[in-house]
Amino acid sequence: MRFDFIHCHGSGNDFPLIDARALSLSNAEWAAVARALADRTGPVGGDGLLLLVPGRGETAFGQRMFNPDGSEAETCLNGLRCTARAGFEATGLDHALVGLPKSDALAARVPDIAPGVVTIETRVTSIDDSPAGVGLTVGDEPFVDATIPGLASDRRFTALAMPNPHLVTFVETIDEAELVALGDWCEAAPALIPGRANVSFVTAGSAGLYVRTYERGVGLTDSCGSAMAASTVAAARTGRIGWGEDVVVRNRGGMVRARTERGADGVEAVAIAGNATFTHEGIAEVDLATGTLVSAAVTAKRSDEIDAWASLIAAL
Ligand SMILES: N[C@@H](CCC[C@H](N)C(=O)O)C(=O)O
Repeated sequence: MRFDFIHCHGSGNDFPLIDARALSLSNAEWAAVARALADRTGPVGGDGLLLLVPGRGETAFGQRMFNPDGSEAETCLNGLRCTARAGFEATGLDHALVGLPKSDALAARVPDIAPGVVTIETRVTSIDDSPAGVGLTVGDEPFVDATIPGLASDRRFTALAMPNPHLVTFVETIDEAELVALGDWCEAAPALIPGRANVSFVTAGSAGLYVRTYERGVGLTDSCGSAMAASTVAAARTGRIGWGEDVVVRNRGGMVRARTERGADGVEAVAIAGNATFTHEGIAEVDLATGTLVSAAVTAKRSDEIDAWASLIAAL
């Protein structure tokens, strides 16, 4: 089967994005397409596969996201900026409620964070801090800056579902080997967290937050939007930043602007504004029976967007 795709990234977290609104493949087939396209050793590559899908209920359109290992995630917030942009271009909207597998999120086109860098803000409220909601099989009370019994780390974590599962710890300096070891441990789907988790090591300072994430189903990535959202909420919950404060969140791939909210009713929200950069368009053929990538070619390059993003990175 042939697929037109847009290759895009949010803060360097990159994906092939397919407009799947008129396509009906099974979950197993989409998982195979994700493994074939988001293969770093192959000609397309990416941190996962994004699908623009039809909306349901009040949502204008939806997003599905498959990790490179073929697992489907509950959300992907760097991806959502790109999918929302594609949805806006397809529908003529500039803001919308976007459907995700287990939740929805608001997305809106906002002023560019830098000249020529198309910028989208997403806002999510579906934040679950219950251990069960995060997929932990230990504890009844939320883990907020607390050790998690049975975890292969003595550090203090905040556990949040966005609604994909995140374990966030604040550190003085990021030890990548330690992060990878813990990420690998979670990837083995231990009894403590059988659904696995995204693990982030975060530094907090006067310049904002810096987040490094080992993503479930991927490994270390240049950035993870839901991890930046979870880290910002964790920073507010632990008093490292104020609720409602504008915070710059940096990562290896770039940066976003983040803001938490906590209403009088206790409902928490986090908004992330960042780039939705389309780098090139392409066409790929996947043999759905074998899950093999038959061919792939770039059909158009978005040099202006690539250059605009490069200028922002150079100025960071
Ligand atoms: N990079 C994404 C998250 C992608 C899904 C994640 N690997 C998971 O399995 O939960 C983001 O920007 O949020």
